[in-house]
Amino acid sequence: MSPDAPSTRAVDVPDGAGEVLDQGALVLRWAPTGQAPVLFAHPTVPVRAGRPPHAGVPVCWPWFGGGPSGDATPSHGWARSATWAFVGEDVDSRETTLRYRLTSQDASGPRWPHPYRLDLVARLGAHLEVALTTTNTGPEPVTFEEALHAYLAVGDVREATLTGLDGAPFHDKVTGEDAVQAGDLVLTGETDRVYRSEAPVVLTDPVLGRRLRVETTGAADRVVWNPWSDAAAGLDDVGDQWPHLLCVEGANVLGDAVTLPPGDAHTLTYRLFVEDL
Ligand SMILES: O=P(O)(O)OC[C@H]1O[C@@H](O)[C@H](O)[C@@H](O)[C@@H]1O
Repeated sequence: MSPDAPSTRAVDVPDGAGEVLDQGALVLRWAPTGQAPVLFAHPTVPVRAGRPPHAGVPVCWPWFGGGPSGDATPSHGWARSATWAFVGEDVDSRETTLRYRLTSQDASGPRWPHPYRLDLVARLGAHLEVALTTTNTGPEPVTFEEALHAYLAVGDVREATLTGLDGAPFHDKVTGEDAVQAGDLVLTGETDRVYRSEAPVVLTDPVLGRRLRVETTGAADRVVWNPWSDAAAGLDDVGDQWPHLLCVEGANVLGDAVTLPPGDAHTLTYRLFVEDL
């Protein structure tokens, strides 16, 4: 392993296989047995130590993008680049469960100087489940944004259809406007939208001949993102691979940021299912 490569844990059970990195508690790869990879990762550019990845299921926390003020750095917070403590694993015949923890003793910043504990539980088998629990371990209420920023692998994003957002209000980060989704969503250019919806979303992928179904609990928003060709050129771990990803994220952002009283906890859970067409 190169010194720049984050440490990794492999999962291989009869129903599925995958790989999780200690850096970011990043579920980098997962697929049910017999399926092509379900999560996008660049075929030749690896995840590098300390660099925010455009692959797998990064954790955005405690802010999203540049945060409420728009100028917070690093983009999407520090949780996706920090090295989490590996707490343990449970293996049974159907799935493997990996547990990670990150606390304010491990990673913090002046922009959000609050005591906290993050617990991430990843279950990999025939389905994928990622659960992120934030606990306020400090004496004051805290407010944070979060997202499980899943990079779904698609045959060609231009051929894919997203169902389940019809009627949902959204903020379009490309145009800066607010609108309401009418019907299914087929992307035709750079897309960066925050939908206020908790409904399941189904991605139909005729090129790979499958449907990916996204369900969440504890998430008020879905973020849908693809940079398209121009913006992808500036991301070296996306580049010309942009047609092969579609981010469908479970999130609590903007007006849906979470406020936790002292001692309270909140869990955001993201579940992914694969069905043949
Ligand atoms: O390049 P980053 O920091 O990983 O962000 C990627 C994208 O992540 C999406 O979730 C945001 O809505 C986009 O605005 C952003 O460009």
